[in-house]
Amino acid sequence: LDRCSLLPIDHFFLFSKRVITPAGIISASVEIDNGKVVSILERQEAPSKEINGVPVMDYGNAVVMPGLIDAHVHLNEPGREEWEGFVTGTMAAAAGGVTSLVDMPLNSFPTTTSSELLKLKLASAAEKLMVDVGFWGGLVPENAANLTILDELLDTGALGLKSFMCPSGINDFPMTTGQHIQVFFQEAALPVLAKYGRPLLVHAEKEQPGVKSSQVDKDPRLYSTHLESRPNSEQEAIRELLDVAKDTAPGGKAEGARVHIVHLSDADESIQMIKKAKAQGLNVSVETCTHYLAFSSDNIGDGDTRYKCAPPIRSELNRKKLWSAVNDDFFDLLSSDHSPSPSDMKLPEEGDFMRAWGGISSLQFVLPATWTAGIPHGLTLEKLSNLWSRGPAKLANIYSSKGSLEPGKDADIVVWDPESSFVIDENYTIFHKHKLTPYAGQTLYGRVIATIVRGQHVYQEGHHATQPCGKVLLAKSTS
Ligand SMILES: NC(=O)NC(NC(N)=O)C(=O)[O-]
Ligand SMILES: [Zn+2]
Ligand SMILES: [Zn+2]
Repeated sequence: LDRCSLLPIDHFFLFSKRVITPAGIISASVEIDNGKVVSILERQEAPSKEINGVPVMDYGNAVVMPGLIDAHVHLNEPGREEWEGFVTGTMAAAAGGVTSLVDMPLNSFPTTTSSELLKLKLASAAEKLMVDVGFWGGLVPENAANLTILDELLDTGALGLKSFMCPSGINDFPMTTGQHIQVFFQEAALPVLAKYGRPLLVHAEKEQPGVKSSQVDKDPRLYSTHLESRPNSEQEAIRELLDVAKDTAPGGKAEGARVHIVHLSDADESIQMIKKAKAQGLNVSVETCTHYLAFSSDNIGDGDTRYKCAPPIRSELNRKKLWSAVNDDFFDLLSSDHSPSPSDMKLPEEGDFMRAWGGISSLQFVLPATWTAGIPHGLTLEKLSNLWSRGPAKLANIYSSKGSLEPGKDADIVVWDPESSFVIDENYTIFHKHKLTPYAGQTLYGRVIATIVRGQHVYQEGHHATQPCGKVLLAKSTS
């Protein structure tokens, strides 16, 4: 078991002058034993090399923070492991300070839409994971009205269900249409989720009739052609979804279920509607992604399809409004929506936005990219940590064991230096299966020094542990 960690000891202390705890940032030593945080003791200076024979790792002024939890990644295995895969995906996560992932039910083949198919995922993930990985189940027309299938899928350990209100880009994961949403969400999915206390995640975008076809005469190499093909794609979908989410309010028939809007890009009407729903007591939550906070349409060059995703990256003004919303504590969490594909599917030669794969590759960079984009907007380390650890842990219902540094919880930790910068150039190792990413060439602040998963140093200074000892995270059955 020694090969699970680059520091193969069970019991040790970490010291740092900046330990991020729920009670604030303190200078402290964190005692870790048998995979768990045992104690956090405030102290101004590092203790000696050992305390009662237990070694002390002195990380000085580096930040010691809960590991990031990325609740929105497409690892694409089994079936499309040539797009990413458990090995490369979790190695990239470890290198980026991400200690847990939750895998989306699509882009793998088959998709994760039944108990049997979840078991297939679990089998395929075995012995490949460098960090811990949970799984969302898929909610598609085929199972949307089938209480038995949904119940079994959740009972097997899916952390929640995910559906699309527009085409997903993958034929084997069809969208749920108006009828499914109004009838089946209300009659089947939300009540079942309520029973388990788990969330429904929704890609809330609707294609507007006629808009896309009006783009056919425009130059597909211009980013504006893609952007203008989905102008108000989020508002309509969110309005429809929030109507159904009324049942999650106290006393409603889906009380206990949560409706979670993934990857919000629109900072205008969508934010107003979600704020109102939250104020009315609906159990709704929302995430945005690093790329919406880091990039804007103003800076996307012609033919640069690395930036193509849905919903689209919008204007610079919109980006600024997203940061205001972050500062107002509007967002419950951040995610990567890491959705890579083989590089040729991004059509780098043609630069055709309308035909290129929609999805951005980013998992390894979300910590430094969020931090770098956030510095001019006053982002604090505590807020960063809440958005990347506490928020996603609560969504996935794993907050009792992960998502904050507290005695009794898993020792899932990232040690990083927010003041030190690096360039993503040819000397920098990207662990994603495919190296095409819009972060290439950027200078980012926030170098990851070490990543610890359940007390095991799985990554340190460019090196990974030699054995993948990550675990699958299954929701506990209600029975
Ligand atoms: N099939 C996908 O991976 N789609 C993803 N693609 C994006 N975001 O462009 C997503 O999350 O919708
Ligand atoms: Zn999506
Ligand atoms: Zn996604």
